[in-house]
Amino acid sequence: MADKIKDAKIIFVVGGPGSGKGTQCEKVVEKYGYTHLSSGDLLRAEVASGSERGKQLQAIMQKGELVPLDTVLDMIKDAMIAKADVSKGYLIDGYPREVKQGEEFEKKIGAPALLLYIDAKSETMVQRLLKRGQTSGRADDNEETIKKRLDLYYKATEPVIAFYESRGIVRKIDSELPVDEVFKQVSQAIDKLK
Ligand SMILES: Nc1ncnc2c1ncn2[C@H]1C[C@H](O)[C@@H](COP(=O)(O)OP(=O)(O)O)O1
Ligand SMILES: [Mg+2]
Repeated sequence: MADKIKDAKIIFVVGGPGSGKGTQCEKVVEKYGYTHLSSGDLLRAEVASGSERGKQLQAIMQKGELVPLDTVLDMIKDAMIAKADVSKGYLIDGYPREVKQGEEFEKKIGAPALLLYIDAKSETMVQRLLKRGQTSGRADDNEETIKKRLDLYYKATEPVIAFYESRGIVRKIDSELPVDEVFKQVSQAIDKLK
């Protein structure tokens, strides 16, 4: 089953909350025909379904904490298999959130060809999230939860970048710039893959 996706290009998109991961992934989908899988969006869809599992997830996410590893990974894998026939590659957005998640992903799915490190200052991320919160309807886009998400990002996710840096697949993207300038850097990194 997972054979179907084993030859596809996998890109991890890593950055703090509000750094611009979703914004850049949308543009990559348009230009390169990749499939965008946001672990947060997959989880929020489960919450919206009203299932028992969704209710448990909602409680965790509202507190700004990480959802159990196996739950997220199974959802990503199912979504990847569903797109295996049409996808040129995969953008895995918001995962891995911690080193262990990356290791599990590689065991169960495959190795990433590239890690896009979407880098913005903490003040920039807070400002963007507060603004997004005015319209996003996301329960975690409020000042208190944003602080927790940022703390968790620096503690758990930054080590992920160091882990993949040692393999030489990290490309750091300056996401303080306007969206199109950020996308130029992203495009350059993807073009080098071919
Ligand atoms: N380069 C940029 N300049 C200004 N605003 C940006 C930006 N990239 C994204 N944004 C805005 C769009 C959103 O309202 C908010 C968060 O972006 P996002 O793509 O949803 O982030 P993430 O998916 O990393 O949480 O910031
Ligand atoms: Mg996002």
